[in-house]
Amino acid sequence: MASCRALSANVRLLAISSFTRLLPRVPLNSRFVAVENAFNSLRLNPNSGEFRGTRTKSSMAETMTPKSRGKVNVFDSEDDLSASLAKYTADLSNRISQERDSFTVVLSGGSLVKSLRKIVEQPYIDSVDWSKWRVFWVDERVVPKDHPESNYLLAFTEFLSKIPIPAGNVYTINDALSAEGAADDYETCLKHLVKSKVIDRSESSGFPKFDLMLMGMGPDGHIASLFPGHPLLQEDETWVSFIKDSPKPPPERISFTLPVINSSANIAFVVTGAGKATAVRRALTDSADSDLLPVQLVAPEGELVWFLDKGAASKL
Ligand SMILES: O=C1O[C@H](COP(=O)(O)O)[C@@H](O)[C@H](O)[C@H]1O
Repeated sequence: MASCRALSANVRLLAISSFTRLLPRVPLNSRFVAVENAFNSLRLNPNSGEFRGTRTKSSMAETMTPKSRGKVNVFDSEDDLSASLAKYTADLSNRISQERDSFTVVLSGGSLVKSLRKIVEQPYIDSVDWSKWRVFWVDERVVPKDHPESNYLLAFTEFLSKIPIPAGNVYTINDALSAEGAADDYETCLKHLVKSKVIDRSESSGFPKFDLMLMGMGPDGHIASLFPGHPLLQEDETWVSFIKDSPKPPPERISFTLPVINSSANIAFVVTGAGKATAVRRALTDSADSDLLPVQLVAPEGELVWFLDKGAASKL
């Protein structure tokens, strides 16, 4: 088997282990529930695809869209968003940790990581059973682990270094390999962990089924390292693939494929800033476009939840 080494304690920074069918979009229908406890109470009109809302005084709006679109939470401030994300993640962790020996969490890079900051504070830092966490990356840049562009380095600095997670439960790419080799190596590692039942397998798709994916989205609607119009979006067999022509630097990356993402038990999209409002709107409203953004292709087996700030929700 290819290397699947565990992180050695202190040098979590440098050691490490090594680390798809497109689901059709579920058509928009009228079965949605709007929960109005809210700053902006958003309602999706199933015919027009338009959101309509009213303003109230509290700091969050929560809306149920059709299942394929998920539940949408809009926050007054990024601080409120971070607090709610921490509670959501801790609640899920507590529930799953009581049922199973492992809680499998997949991180993206980018702005998501900063939004995780409140889960490393009280009460969660003490209440979460971090020993159950197994951490993976939905995508990684093929750079050394101490490189400023490394998704691992960002997560280590902002999050992993602040929690008492066993070093061996953090699964990063083997940065000594080429992009192709690192993707292969990570997939082999995942297969081993599915076989040993650390990671669930989806009964319907056969792909690994992670408990939680915490993901960001780029202004162009990219998720993980799946970019608009890129052939990697069509990948329907491999679990982890690679690209060498990423439109966003650095060019070489590895990424979970869409079938793996869509087999998840839970996905949380965390999106902030007005620069992403157009992509958010496209993701949450119906579209006649034939060129769907990568984010529009996400339809997990389980639950999809959106954490948006006012800027990201400004075009809904
Ligand atoms: O390059 C990447 O970008 C996306 C989005 O990042 P953000 O900073 O705009 O939130 C990120 O989700 C992905 O993991 C990363 O590799």
